[in-house]
Amino acid sequence: MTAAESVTVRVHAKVNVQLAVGAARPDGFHDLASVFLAVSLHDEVTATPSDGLTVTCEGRDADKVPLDRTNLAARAAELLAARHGIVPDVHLHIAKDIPVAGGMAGGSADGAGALLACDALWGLDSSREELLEICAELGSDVPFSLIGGAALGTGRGENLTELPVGGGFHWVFAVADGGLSTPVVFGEFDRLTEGVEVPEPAASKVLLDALRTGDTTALAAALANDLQAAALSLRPSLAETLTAGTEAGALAALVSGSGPTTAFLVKDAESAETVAAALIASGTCRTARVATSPAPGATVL
Ligand SMILES: C[C@](O)(CO)[C@H](O)COP(=O)(O)OP(=O)(O)OC[C@H]1O[C@@H](n2ccc(N)nc2=O)[C@H](O)[C@@H]1O
Ligand SMILES: Nc1ncnc2c1ncn2[C@@H]1O[C@H](COP(=O)(O)OP(=O)(O)OP(=O)(O)O)[C@@H](O)[C@H]1O
Repeated sequence: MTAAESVTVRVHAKVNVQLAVGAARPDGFHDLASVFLAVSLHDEVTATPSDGLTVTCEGRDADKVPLDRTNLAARAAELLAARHGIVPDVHLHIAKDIPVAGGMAGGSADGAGALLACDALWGLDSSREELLEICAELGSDVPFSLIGGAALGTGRGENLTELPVGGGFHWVFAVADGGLSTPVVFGEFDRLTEGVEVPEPAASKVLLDALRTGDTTALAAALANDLQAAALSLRPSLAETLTAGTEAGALAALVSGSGPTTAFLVKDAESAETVAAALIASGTCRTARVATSPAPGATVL
C-alpha cells in the first residue's frame, strides 16, 4: 500500500435483544448478559495519511460528535499506534448515520471502524485477537462493533461468544430528541434497585433459540432490557413512543441499550414502513428509521 491511499471501513449499529444487568461491581461496571445483534444502520470511517491526528464528521448529528482526542475513533488510532511504537499521523473522517448517544453504540462503532481502517492503512495486519484486545480497552461495546452478527457479551459486555442467527429480522428505530448518558442510566439502574437483590445476569435460552431459528414471533416475546426502567425513569416520554409503535403494529418494543432510541421488532419490510410512518406521525420521536438484521462486523470497503 502506498502512503497516499485512504482506507474506508463500514461499521454497524447494535441493538441488545436481551440486556440482563447484574449488581454494580467494585470497579463501577456491571456484569451483563448482553445479547447483541448488529443492525443495518451504519457509519463509515475513512483514514487518510496526514500530519498529526485530526477528526472530522459529517451527518445529521455531526455537531454532537467531539472532534478532539476524546472521540473514540481518535482514541483507537492512538492506542493502535502506541502499541506499534508509531506516530498516529492520520486524518479520520466519520460519515455518521448512527444516532449519537442513542444506545446503539455509535461511538463504539467509530472506534472499531477507525481501528480497522488504521490497521489497514499502516499495513500492520494485526490479528483479530489483538484488535479485540484494543477494542475492549476502548469500551464495553467496541469488541462487538468489530465482529458484528450476533453475540452474547458477558463480563462488562466485552467477552464475546458468537451466536448463530437463522434468519433476517426487520426493525424500526425511533430516534429521540437528545441523548442519554450511559453511566447516568446505569446509575439510575443502581438507584432503582437499591435494597433489592439483583440476580446474576443470564442469557435466556428461549431468546437464543429464537435467534438461532430466525423466529420473529418468538424473538418478539423474549425481548428484554433491564435498563429500560432506568431509561424510562430518566425520560418518561419514551413510554409514549413505545405505545405509539406497538399500536401501529410492531410485534414488540423496547429501549435500545441505555436509550433513548427505542426499537420495534416488526413482521416484515412492509410493516416496518407502516410502523415508521406512524411513529413519525405520532410526534413522539424526532424521526424513525427502518433497518434489518443481522449485519456484518467492521468491513474495509
Ligand atoms: C448499555 C450498553 O450499550 C449495552 O450494550 C453497554 O453496556 C455500554 O457500553 P459502552 O457505552 O461501551 O460503555 P463503556 O464506555 O464501557 O462504559 C461507560 C460507563 O457505563 C457504565 N457501564 C458500562 C458497561 C457495563 N457493563 N457496566 C457499566 O456500569 C459505567 O458507568 C461506565 O463507566
Ligand atoms: N465517534 C463518536 N461518535 C459519537 N459520539 C462519540 C464519539 N466519540 C466519542 N463520543 C462521545 O460519546 C458519547 C456517547 O455517544 P454514543 O453515540 O457512542 O452513545 P451510545 O450509542 O449511547 O453508546 P452505547 O450504546 O455504546 O452506550 C457522545 O455524547 C460523545 O460525547
